[in-house]
Amino acid sequence: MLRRGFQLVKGLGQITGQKFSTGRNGITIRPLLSTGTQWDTGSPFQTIRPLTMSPWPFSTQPRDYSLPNASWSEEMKRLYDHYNALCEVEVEGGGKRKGPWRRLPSYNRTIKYATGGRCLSKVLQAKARLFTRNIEEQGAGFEYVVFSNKQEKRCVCVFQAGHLLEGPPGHVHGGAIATIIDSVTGTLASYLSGPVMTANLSINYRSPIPLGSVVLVHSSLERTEGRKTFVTCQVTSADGSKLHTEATGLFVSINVGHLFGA
Ligand SMILES: CCCCCCCCCCCCCC(=O)SCCNC(=O)CCNC(=O)[C@H](O)C(C)(C)COP(=O)(O)OP(=O)(O)OC[C@H]1O[C@@H](n2cnc3c(N)ncnc32)[C@H](O)[C@@H]1OP(=O)(O)O
Repeated sequence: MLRRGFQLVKGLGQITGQKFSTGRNGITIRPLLSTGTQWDTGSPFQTIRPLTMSPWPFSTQPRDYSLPNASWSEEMKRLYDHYNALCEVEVEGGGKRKGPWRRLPSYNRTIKYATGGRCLSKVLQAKARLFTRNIEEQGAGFEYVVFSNKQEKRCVCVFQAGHLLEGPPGHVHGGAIATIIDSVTGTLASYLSGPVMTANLSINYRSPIPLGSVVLVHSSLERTEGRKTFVTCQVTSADGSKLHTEATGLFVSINVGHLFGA
């Protein structure tokens, strides 16, 4: 049991790239949590360092779900290529340097253990997956890639909604739209402010999203106030001519201890 505890702590350390220790009364968790996104926070409220280690605690190479796969439509690939090209800019005399945009890698597992300081059951440990990345069939659920622009404090997600996300006939379920909005706004908030949790999400659905279509999910920082990060979000058609959904989100910065019942 004790060994399992140490493995958990070691695993978390590998995920976060920071040190964990076990105290007399259980696990002492000092740093903040990271789950896949490299936080390089300029926030005055966080002290987290940029991650330098793989977010994957297992020996095999994880699949990066933000990379193109066979299910991506031509439109999805075109938009991916468009934003990916902005991640590098050409310099005079040849060569390239980093551009203002960055593609955020995305994995289907976060950590193997859950809240309350207790380990999950073995079944859950083995099977727990990030909600949006847990459908094995490519193209069936959420196909998306997030690009962030730190200077402009915003990000854009290219999202293709698969057949399992149907709500009204032939259109995307409102809960699935809320999910992708939560993911994109949450990613932006954590990218800018470090680990956060969604405190409030307010959504206005303006026009239905056809199933299988590709839309853009834009999210921008509105303001920060202490531990609170306020963001806005718009879901538009790929060419920007149609507004599908608008949202605002409030994210509250947390210490990893919050997730572990500390
Ligand atoms: C972990 C993240 C991983 C990210 C990985 C990226 C990839 C995945 C991305 C996926 C992303 C998916 C993400 C998800 O799905 S996260 C899952 C969904 N969210 C939750 O389960 C959160 C549940 N709630 C809580 O845990 C706590 O309530 C939190 C942590 C939010 C605050 O509890 P805490 O005890 O810490 O703080 P506090 O209560 O002192 O409040 C602090 C301040 O905030 C203000 N306030 C609080 N709530 C509200 C509210 N509803 N409206 C307006 N204001 C509110 C409050 O007045 C105060 O303001 P002020 O008095 O200081 O001015």
